[in-house]
This record gives sequence, C-alpha cells and structure tokens, in this order.
Amino acid sequence: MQNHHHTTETSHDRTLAIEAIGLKLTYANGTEAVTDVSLEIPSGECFGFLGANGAGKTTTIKMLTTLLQPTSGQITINGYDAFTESNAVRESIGYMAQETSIDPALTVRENLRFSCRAYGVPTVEREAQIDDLLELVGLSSNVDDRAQTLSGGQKKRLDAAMALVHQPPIVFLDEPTTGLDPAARTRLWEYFREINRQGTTVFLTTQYLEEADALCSNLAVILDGEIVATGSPADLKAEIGGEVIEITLANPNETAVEHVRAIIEESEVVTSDDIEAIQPTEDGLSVTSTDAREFGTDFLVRLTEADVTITGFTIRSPTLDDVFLALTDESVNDVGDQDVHSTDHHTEARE
Ligand SMILES: Nc1ncnc2c1ncn2[C@@H]1O[C@H](COP(=O)(O)OP(=O)(O)OP(=O)(O)O)[C@@H](O)[C@H]1O
Repeated sequence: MQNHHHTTETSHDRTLAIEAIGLKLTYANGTEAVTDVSLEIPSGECFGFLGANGAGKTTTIKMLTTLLQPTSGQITINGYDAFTESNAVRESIGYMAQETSIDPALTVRENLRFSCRAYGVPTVEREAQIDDLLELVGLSSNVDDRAQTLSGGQKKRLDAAMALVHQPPIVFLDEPTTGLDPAARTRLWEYFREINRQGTTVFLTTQYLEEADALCSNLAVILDGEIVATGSPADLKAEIGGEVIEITLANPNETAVEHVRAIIEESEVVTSDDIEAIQPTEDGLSVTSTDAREFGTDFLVRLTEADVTITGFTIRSPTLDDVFLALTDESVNDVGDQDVHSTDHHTEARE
C-alpha cells in the first residue's frame, strides 16, 4: 500500500505526523475530560495512548480527528492545522472508532465499497484497493461473506480495513482489541504491525499494557485527563527501577497486607529511598526497588521471623503493569514527572 505524502508550507517539523499542544476539553456538563495533553508523534511511529476507563483517551482521539473542538490547545496533523484545515486533516487520517462502522447485512466487499464511497476513493481504483486491503487484513477468503457471519476478530479487521480505504498516512485506532479473546487479539496485532510496517503512522489507544508493550515504540500514559508519563516501554520500565518482589500471602486480607507492609517499611534492611513502590496485589503485595535482588532474601527472613505465612516469593523484572500501578499510586514519589519527549520548545515556535 502506498501512502500519500502531503507537503506543507508551514514552519512545523515535517517529520511529525501528530502534534498537540496543551489540549483541554471540558464537556457541556462541566466534566473536565482532558486537562493537559501534549503530544509529538513522528511519522511512521506506532504510538500507544494508554489509560484506564474514563481517563480521556476517546476524548483526545476525537479532538485529534477533528470530531471535537478542544476547549483550548492546538493540533497539527500531517502538517495541517486541525481547525483551519480540518478537511485536509480528515483526508489524511483514518479513524477506527470503538463502536463498529460495519453494516452487518452487507458483505465484506460491500462494506468496503461503502467506505470507498464515503472517503471519495475514485471508482477506477476501488476494487484493486479493496483486494489489497483484504489481503492486508487477512480477509480475502471472506470477501463475499455477510459481515454478520464474521467472528469478533474478523469484524475488527474489517473495521480497520474500512478506516484505510483512502490510504491515509495516519490511522487512529480506538481500543481496537477490546472484547476480543487473547488469541484473536494477538492475531490482530500482526495486522496492525503490517499496516505500520507499510508506512502508516498508527495512533492506538488501549487499556491493555501488554498490547502497548507488544506494538508501540512510544507511549503516553493518561490519567484523569492528563499525561503523566511518556517514553518507550523500556524507558518507562527503566524508570520504575530494577526489580519487583512478589510476595504471595496465605491469607491476603487487608490487615495481613498492611502488616507485611509495616514490617518491610520498618526493617533496617532498606531505607524508604530504596523502595519505589509497595502495592497490594490479588494475592499479597509487590515491592519495587532497584536493589530488590540484594535485600529480597532479608525481607524473606524478616517475614518468616514475624510469623507471616508466605506461599510465594519471587523477584522479577518490572512490567508496564508495574509502571501503571506506580503512576496511579499517589504515595509514590516522582515516577510520573519524567517527560522523555518534552514538547516545550515547540510551544514557542507555534506562536
Ligand atoms: N459527551 C460527554 N459528556 C460529558 N462527559 C463525557 C462525555 N463523553 C465522555 N465524558 C466523560 O469524560 C471522561 C473521559 O471519557 P473518555 O471517553 O474520553 O475516556 P476513555 O479513556 O476513552 O475511556 P474508555 O476506556 O471508557 O473509553 C469520563 O469521565 C467520561 O465520563
């Protein structure tokens, strides 16, 4: 698939696919859904926008795709200003919304023809373009099937193809794998990787840390409408520090967890500076620290001496889940303050 390459006379960095500065959006009912979002996403990147339910991901994507006007802030997509050049922005993006765009009564090909008409794809190019896309998303053998007979994963692939019929250089995917089983999700990742490999910039929102880790070279974590961390998955994991000790308790109730926490915090083995986070888990608690391997065994001894019944004790490398937990735990100091790709220097250039 060939991408269009738009040029622009503006002074922006032409290698940026998406640039957003100081976005805020307050809904009519007063909900401050987005309070501080700035992004700089180079062309060709697969970028992950990570956040829990209600964090502000969809609101941000709707602003970036011109469907919602920010209360304040600036957006440049593919070199075009989202407000003064919104038609050019719309032509250069594809958008796969959380809700499906598929008509279940139409066949796969008919759905794609419908998108071609909606996006103004020239008639002579349509069928070849549809065939290429079907191949890309692995639906060639389903071309004459009614959409309602497709599996959940196939439907999502058709939805993604429908957002790509006009060969946009940038595609926005809003929680594209929500509701799929792990196998279908993993298959879908392969198609997204292929779309990105062919040159399309991918902006993906997800609640799944695993998904962001698998697909994205850079991430931003949004919490309560505000970006709290940015960087590569490796940057974010490095930020949280060395290792995580997982302690599994025989009886992981709140009192037991607090008891263990107190033992750890009061032990002379470490000072509070050595510990990045202590988090309750499903069956006990986790302790994150750069020196976990050194004092892990000392913890084990102290807990045994204090008659705490432990059924599991492991030391492992941090995952994005740990990063996310640390960022959302206000008791933990400054993990969220880092800003790997600072956008400050661009604010001046815009004015
Ligand atoms: N039209 C609306 N009017 C008022 N508040 C809204 C509207 N749409 C969303 N919100 C609120 O704005 C906040 C952010 O919602 P948003 O849909 O952007 O989050 P999200 O991160 O996409 O969540 P989800 O994963 O559930 O889709 C939430 O508190 C939500 O309830």
